[in-house]
Amino acid sequence: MRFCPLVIKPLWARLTAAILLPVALVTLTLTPIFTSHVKERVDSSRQSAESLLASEYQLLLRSMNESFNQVLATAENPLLRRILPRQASAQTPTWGLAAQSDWEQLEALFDTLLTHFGRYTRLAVIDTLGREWVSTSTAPLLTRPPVTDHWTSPAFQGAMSLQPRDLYVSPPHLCVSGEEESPVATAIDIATPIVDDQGERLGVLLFTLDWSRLTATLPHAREDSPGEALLVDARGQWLLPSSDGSRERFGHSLTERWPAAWAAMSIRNQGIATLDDHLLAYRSHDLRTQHYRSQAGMILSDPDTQPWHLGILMTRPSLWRLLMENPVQLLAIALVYLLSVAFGVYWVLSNHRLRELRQRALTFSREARQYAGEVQDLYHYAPCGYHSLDSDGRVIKINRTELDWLGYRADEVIEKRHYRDFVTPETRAAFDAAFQKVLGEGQEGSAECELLCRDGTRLPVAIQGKAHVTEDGFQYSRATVFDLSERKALEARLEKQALTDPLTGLGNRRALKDQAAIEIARSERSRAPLSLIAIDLDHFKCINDTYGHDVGDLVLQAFAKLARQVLRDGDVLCRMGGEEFAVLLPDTNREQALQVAERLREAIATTPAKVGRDATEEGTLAYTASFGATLVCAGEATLKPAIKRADSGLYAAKEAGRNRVQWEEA
Ligand SMILES: Nc1nc2c(ncn2[C@@H]2O[C@H](COP(=O)(O)OP(=O)(O)OP(=O)(O)O)[C@@H](O)[C@H]2O)c(=O)[nH]1
Repeated sequence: MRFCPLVIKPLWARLTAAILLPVALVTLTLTPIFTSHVKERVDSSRQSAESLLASEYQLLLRSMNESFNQVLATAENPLLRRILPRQASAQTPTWGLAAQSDWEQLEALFDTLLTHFGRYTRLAVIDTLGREWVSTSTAPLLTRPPVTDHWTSPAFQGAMSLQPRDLYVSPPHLCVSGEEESPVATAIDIATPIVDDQGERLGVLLFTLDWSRLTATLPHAREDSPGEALLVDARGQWLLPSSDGSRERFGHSLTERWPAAWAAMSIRNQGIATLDDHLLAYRSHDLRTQHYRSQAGMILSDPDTQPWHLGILMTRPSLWRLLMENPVQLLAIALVYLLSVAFGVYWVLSNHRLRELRQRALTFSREARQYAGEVQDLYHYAPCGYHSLDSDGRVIKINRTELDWLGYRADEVIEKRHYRDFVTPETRAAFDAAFQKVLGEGQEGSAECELLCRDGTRLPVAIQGKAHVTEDGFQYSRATVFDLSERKALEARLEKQALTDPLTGLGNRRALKDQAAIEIARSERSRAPLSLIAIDLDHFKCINDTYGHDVGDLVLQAFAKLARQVLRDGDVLCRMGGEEFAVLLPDTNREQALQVAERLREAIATTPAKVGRDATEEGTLAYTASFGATLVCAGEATLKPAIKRADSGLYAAKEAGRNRVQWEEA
C-alpha cells in the first residue's frame, strides 16, 4: 500500500468529504460573485435612497412653500384689508356688515383655494382680538357664525408677533377632520399677519393644511416606490400621518421604537446609515432657517420640534433577498450544489469501487505471482525431468532436475543442444522413434532410454513426450522424464533374489537353468565339453535330527563356502533344494569333471563345518557328500537330461556307500 497522508480510508468519511468539499468549492466560487452582486445592489440602493430622499425633500419643500406663498399672497389681498377694518369696528360679529360683493369675492377666493388645491381644510381670517370673522372649511359642520376665539391659539399668538410676510408654521398636529370614516386628521397651521397699507396690523390669516394630503403626493406613498419615508421632529416624534400600510403612527416616538435609526439621524444633518436590515438616507430640515425658497420673510415655529428629520428607508439588499427575488436563479444554484454533491458522491463511490477492484487485482496478481513461483518451483524441482523440444529436437526448455541429472547448466543446453545428443547410442533409436511419433499424427510418444551424463555415467530414464499443437500446427514437444535407475536397480535386485538361494547365497534351480541355457549355447558354439555334477550331503537328516536345524543350516553354508573356494570362477554352483547342489562346469570333459568332483569330495570330507561349541564339543562337525557326474551331450537343448543322469550317478554313489563320486555315461 502506497503511503498517502491525504487518503481518508472509511467510506463514510470520504462521502462526507465528497459532500462538504463540493459545497465548499461551489460556495467559494459563488460567494465572490454574489458578494459583488450584493454590494452593487447595496450601492444602487444607497443611490436610490439618496435620490429618493432628495426628490422627496424637494417635493415636500415645494408643496409647503407653495402653501406658504399662497398664505402670503392671500394675506395681501385687498379684500381682506377692506373687510377686516369693517369687521373690527363692529363689536359683535356681523356678517351683514361686510359689503356683499367683498364677501362674495372673498368666499369665491377661499372656495377656489379650497377646491383647487384640495390640501386646505380651513381658511380663516382673524382680527387682532383673536376673533375669527371669516372662515371657510372643507368640513361643513360649522355654520357661520359662530365666531371662534383664537386669542390663545399658538398660531394666532405667533402670527401676531410677526412682521408682514413672516409666517407662523405649526408642527403637524391632530385635529378633527369632520369625516365619519376617519374623524381624526393631521394638520398644519400656517398663519401670517394681515397688515393694511399704512402698516397697521389688521388681523391674522390662518390656513390649516391637511398634512396627509400634502404628504400623500410624496414618492414614498406610491405603491411602486422602493423606499419608505420617515419624518420625525426634533424630539423624534413621528410626523407623517398614519396610513393603513405604515407600521408607525403619528406621534410615535422613534427614539423608543428604533433607537438606532434615531441615533443616526439625530447626530448628523445629512447622511446615510446602515441599519440591521435597512439603509436609511436622511437629512434634516429646519423650517425656521430654510425658508429662503419661499417668499416668506421669516418663519416662526415651535422651537422644540425643529428641525425635522426626513429619511428614506430602504430594505438593505442581502444575499438571501437577492436569491429569493429570483426563484429561477435560486433553483439554478440549488441545482449546481446538487450536481456538484452528486458528482462528488458518484466520484467517491466509483473510486471506492475502483479501489476495491484494484485491491482485488493486486491480491490476484500477488496470488498469481505466488502460484507462478510455485509452479516454477514445481517445474524446476520436480522429482522428474521436464523438457521441451522444437521440431528439430533442440532443447528450448528444461528443468533443473534434468539438468542436475545430466550435469549441465541451462545456458549450455537451451537452444544449443539437441536432446538426442544426451541419449546413449544404444538407446537412441528408441528415442528417435518416440520423437517421430510426437511429431507425427499421434502427437504422443514414449521410450525407455539411457541418458549419457557429463561425468560419463548412464542414467536409465523413461521419456513420455507430447506435442503442443495450436491452430498454426506443431509448436513444441513437452516431455516428462522419469529416472529409472532405482527401478532398474530394484528389478535387478529382485531378479537376483529370484535366482539366489537366500541361505547359501548360491544360485537356485532357476539360476542354474538360465545359466545352463547360456553355457549350452556357448558349448554348442565352441564345441567345448560341458559337465554337470550333482551333489548331495550324506545323512543330512541325521545332522538335523541330532544337532538341530540351525546346525544343519550352518553345515549347508559351510559347504557352499568351501565349494566356492574349491571350484573355478567360471563354474556355476547352485543349490537345487534341501541338501542337494549342482555344479555346471563349462569347458570341462569327463576326466576333468571327475577330478573336480573328487577334489570337492575330499575337501568336504576333510573340512568339518564350523557349527559352534554350543552344538559340538569341538565346535565343528564333520560331514560328507556324494557326487554324481555326467557330460551335457551335444544336442541337448536343456539341462534336464544331464540332471537326470547326474542324479542317477548320485544315487549310485549313495548306494555304493556315500562319500564317493560316480560317473554316469550319457
Ligand atoms: N537344516 C536344513 N535341513 C534341510 C534343508 N533342506 C533339507 N533339509 C533336510 O535334509 C534332510 C534330507 O534327508 P534325506 O533326503 O532323507 O537324505 P539324507 O538324510 O541326507 O540321507 P542320504 O541322502 O540318503 O544320505 C531332510 O531331513 C531335510 O529336512 C535346509 O535348508 N536346512
